[in-house]
Amino acid sequence: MAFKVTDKVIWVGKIDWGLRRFHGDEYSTHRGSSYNAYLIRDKKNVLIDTVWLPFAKEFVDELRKEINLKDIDYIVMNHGEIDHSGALSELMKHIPDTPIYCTANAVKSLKGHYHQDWNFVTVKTGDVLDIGESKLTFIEARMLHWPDTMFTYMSGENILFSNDAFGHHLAADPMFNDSVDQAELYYESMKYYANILTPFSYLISDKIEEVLSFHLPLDMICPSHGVIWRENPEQIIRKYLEWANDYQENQITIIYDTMWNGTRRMAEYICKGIREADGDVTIKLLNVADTDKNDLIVEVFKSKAILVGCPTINKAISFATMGILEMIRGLSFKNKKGAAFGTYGWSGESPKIINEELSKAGFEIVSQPLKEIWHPGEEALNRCKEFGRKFVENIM
Ligand SMILES: Cc1cc2nc3c(=O)[nH]c(=O)nc-3n(C[C@H](O)[C@H](O)[C@H](O)COP(=O)(O)O)c2cc1C
Repeated sequence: MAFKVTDKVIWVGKIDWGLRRFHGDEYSTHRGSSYNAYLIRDKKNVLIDTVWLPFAKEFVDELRKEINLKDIDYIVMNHGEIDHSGALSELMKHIPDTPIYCTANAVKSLKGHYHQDWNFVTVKTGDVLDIGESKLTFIEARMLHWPDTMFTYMSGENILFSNDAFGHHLAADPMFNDSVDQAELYYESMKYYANILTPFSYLISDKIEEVLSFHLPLDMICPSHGVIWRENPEQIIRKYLEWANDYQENQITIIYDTMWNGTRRMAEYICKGIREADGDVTIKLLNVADTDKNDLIVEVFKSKAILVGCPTINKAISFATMGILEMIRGLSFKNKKGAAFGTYGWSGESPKIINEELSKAGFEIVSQPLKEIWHPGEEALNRCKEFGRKFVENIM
């Protein structure tokens, strides 16, 4: 499948409708994804990126229907990750001398994966490739999200090929932002940002300001996953600026695990206390073992504060609780507050461990941990309510 993006640009990627897990099991893709590659036909013909390795042969076969491979003058690799470079080895068997334009770091990542000495042409920010009526300008985007990443801007058509930035895991047909469900698109874009780009938020505002400082007219953003932003492409740039700036909504998320429902009861009464103290705040109460971890990360991303609860298990905390705390730590959220709670039988280490993990993740701990023995009775539940009320005061 291929489709026309503009008179000069053809989408030649792969829609992966069936994908449900990405990066191993690190990222859930409830709505599938796409690997977007683009063929530019000007005086020179340019291929921007390829697709994921399992689709390499299919990609080359389909590309052949659009162009004699020997007529591809240049390949641009915006990023060396396997979902975009996976078909390169298959393609280069047919056109081994074709120059590959990429950053110096992408030479390292491409050699690191494929161990081939292809005809690399390294580019830096501001370098220009003349392809006829249009020009391609390269903009390095280090750590968005690998050291090798860059954007490619095409003049004339006014398209920013942004690779993973502004992308989302969403299979769609047609693949344009104005033809998909807007709530799904917003959610998947935020999920991508929260789960992949949050650690690099400190770079994103500056990079966007740098791109805007070139004063390039922008008609479309063509990312490497999901739909093309052709209607009001600035909307996703504005969202990125918001998300990069320690984003939070008026939300508190309570994440808990339980074996016999004691910690769930604590969580529910903490929730009541929060509601009594604040009538407006959005509260989400989520069982960590039953909730998709990447969806949970979206809720943490939106929250100004979180509470994490878990019973003590073998002087420690549950696998699911430790897992989400480790993910939260890796994502380096900023300007968020937290506290811990949980039930126990005899030694009761869990809330202390949770607090330590939240501190390591950069959360400000605003309450002493709350622990209750065995299944909480009325008095214990009242303490939980009070804990919720106080938590609201403490995060003010
Ligand atoms: C396998 C297992 C291991 C446990 N290990 C500990 C422990 O090391 N220290 C402790 O204080 N309680 C321990 N407990 C007791 C639980 O913390 C207690 O039953 C708690 O009330 C369970 O909370 P829940 O109802 O939220 O599942 C353990 C319970 C189980 C089932």
